[in-house]
Amino acid sequence: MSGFGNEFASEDPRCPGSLPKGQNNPQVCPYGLYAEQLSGSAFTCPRSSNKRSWLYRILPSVCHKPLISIPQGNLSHNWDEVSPDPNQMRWLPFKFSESSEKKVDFVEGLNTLCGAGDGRTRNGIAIHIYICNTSMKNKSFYNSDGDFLLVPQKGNLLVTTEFGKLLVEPNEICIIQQGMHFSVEVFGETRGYILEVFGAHFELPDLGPIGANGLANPRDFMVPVACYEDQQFAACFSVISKYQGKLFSAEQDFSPFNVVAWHGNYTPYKYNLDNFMVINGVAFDHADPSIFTVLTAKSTSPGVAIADFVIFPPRWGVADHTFRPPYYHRNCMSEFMGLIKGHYEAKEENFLPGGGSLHSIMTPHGPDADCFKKASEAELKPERIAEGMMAFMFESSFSMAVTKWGLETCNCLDKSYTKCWQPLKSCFNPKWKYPVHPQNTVNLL
Ligand SMILES: O=C(O)Cc1cc(O)ccc1O
Ligand SMILES: [Fe+2]
Repeated sequence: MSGFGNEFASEDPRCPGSLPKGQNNPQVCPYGLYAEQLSGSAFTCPRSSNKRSWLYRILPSVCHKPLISIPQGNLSHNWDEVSPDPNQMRWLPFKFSESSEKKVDFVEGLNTLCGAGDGRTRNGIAIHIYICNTSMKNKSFYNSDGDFLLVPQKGNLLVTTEFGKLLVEPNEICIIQQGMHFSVEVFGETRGYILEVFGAHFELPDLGPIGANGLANPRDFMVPVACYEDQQFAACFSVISKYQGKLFSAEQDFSPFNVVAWHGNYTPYKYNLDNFMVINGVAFDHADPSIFTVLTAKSTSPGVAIADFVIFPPRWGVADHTFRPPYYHRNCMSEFMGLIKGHYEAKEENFLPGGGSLHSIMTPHGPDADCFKKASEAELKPERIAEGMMAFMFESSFSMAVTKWGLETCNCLDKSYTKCWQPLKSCFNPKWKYPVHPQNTVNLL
């Protein structure tokens, strides 16, 4: 089904009439199902932000054995593992496991790179890298701490959820919100990025003067349809919860994907980044990257995001008398960037698909020396920017800490990163003669 945040309704076609009509809690549900509400907002939230879905299932989720603490690998919400480091950071592509013999599934393959805040106080963010090569078997996962925005970079994900199935390919994103059970099937070496937010859900940004259409259009968001499995497993089914940054597992003797029908506005969804309607300058100057915001998780401070998901899609560059690549800057927000495919305009070298960079709060950054020279001398004709490329940014108002995994264990921090700015030399010439550009001459004289 399509649409962002709609009131959806879905019945598995094998059970027509399974969705109760006219009420949520009939004395007896059709087909002998159990009614269960999943709340994604406080009961009392204003209508515009109120989120819940009603699930009609073979057994209610509560029929599980106790949740028991399990090892959590490289997943961490401890932001004090290593001392703060404000330097510009770049990671070469995060490595796949050296032996393909070693089977790692999506949950075992979660590695926390950086973050801030926490799930307990319901305010914060974490960035994880998932690296896996095998499917979750008789295993589901739900995040009690926050919402996951998955950005696959390599390998398709077949995501089974309580609401139905989503096939998510690189260049698509998938949002699994707090509390939703899911299981990930993979088809070989698989890698991607996760933006986790605690305490807010992703929304489409307001469009202001852009008008009613543009950027990510609501109709392009896809929601699964009900699809139940009624398996009784000889072996147990493990239901894993991430709770306060730790993993817990509970055994149960039925599949959690036992929802025959559901309705509501709190669902998982996916979006293909090629559908993004790009808006950009058509006269002069470089617009801020907020014009490329796909989704935002708002903080309570107006205009300030816990985290924005921003992309740098293929587009035309036409700006006159303009330095077209990203400008040099220092930002009161943290910028984590990743690359799905192609190469990014401001960085010729070593910012590669499957790698990343972090420019922390107030840490200066911008085009490398090569890019600066080329763009300063370029003939400014209309040109395609980022053809075949898809880069993205998780931009957050939180000051993030990098984990021990990010700094050491992952073993792909590029120690030479800051060298890319070293060749920049002063071009200052106090005897400069006009004209620079006709427009500047007029302004300056
Ligand atoms: O740092 C970056 O590469 C991201 C970025 C891109 C851009 O076009 C303007 C500002 C900005 O932070
Ligand atoms: Fe930046």
